[in-house]
Amino acid sequence: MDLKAILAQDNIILPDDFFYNIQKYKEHLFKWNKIHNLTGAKDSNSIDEFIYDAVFPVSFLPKAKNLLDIGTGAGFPGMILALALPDTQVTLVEPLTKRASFLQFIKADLELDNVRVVKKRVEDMEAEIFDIVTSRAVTDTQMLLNLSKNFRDEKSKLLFYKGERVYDEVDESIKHKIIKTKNRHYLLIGED
Ligand SMILES: C[S@@+](CC[C@H](N)C(=O)[O-])C[C@H]1O[C@@H](n2cnc3c(N)ncnc32)[C@H](O)[C@@H]1O
Repeated sequence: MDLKAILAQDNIILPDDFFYNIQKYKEHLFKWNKIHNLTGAKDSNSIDEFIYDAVFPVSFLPKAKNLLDIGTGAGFPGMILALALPDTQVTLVEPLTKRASFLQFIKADLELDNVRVVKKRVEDMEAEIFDIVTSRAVTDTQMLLNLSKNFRDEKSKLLFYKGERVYDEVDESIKHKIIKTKNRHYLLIGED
């Protein structure tokens, strides 16, 4: 089954232009990835798996005015969430020049008004409060809590893309939920 069919089966509601934009994103990623090492996902199927993984939380995330993705790399999950949530202003913070340039290129080519690329380490970003802070494959939960402290308040939600070891990283002192799919443990931190 293709990505579109799988997402439809999961009742994930996406904007009309999502798959058109995803197709363009994938074409660019293939080209750039041949020259620069942007992501480990090298073929169409692996990229589709990354896209599914990135976008699945649209099924449970609250409506958000803005979102910060820490360490977006080639676009996961922040760029994919930006394509899925056009009414959310998405900030992608990524210090590596090639990766940040790729993200900036995608923003320009797809004319994404809701995307801002910040080529910095998150520690060097000016403080600002976001409704949602996401991160995948950057560092552990404690470090992400530290790195995000200037970018959240008591109403913000944090969404960290984790594996099974998430249970070693959180306990009841942190108000959280874990949403599981076949290959992922989504850690959602924050009050209801
Ligand atoms: C393993 S890659 C994961 C990229 C992407 N999130 C993904 O899942 O494919 C980790 C990324 O985090 C970025 N990174 C590392 N430390 C960071 C920091 N302090 N602030 C922002 N980004 C950081 C790296 O440059 C790298 O692109």
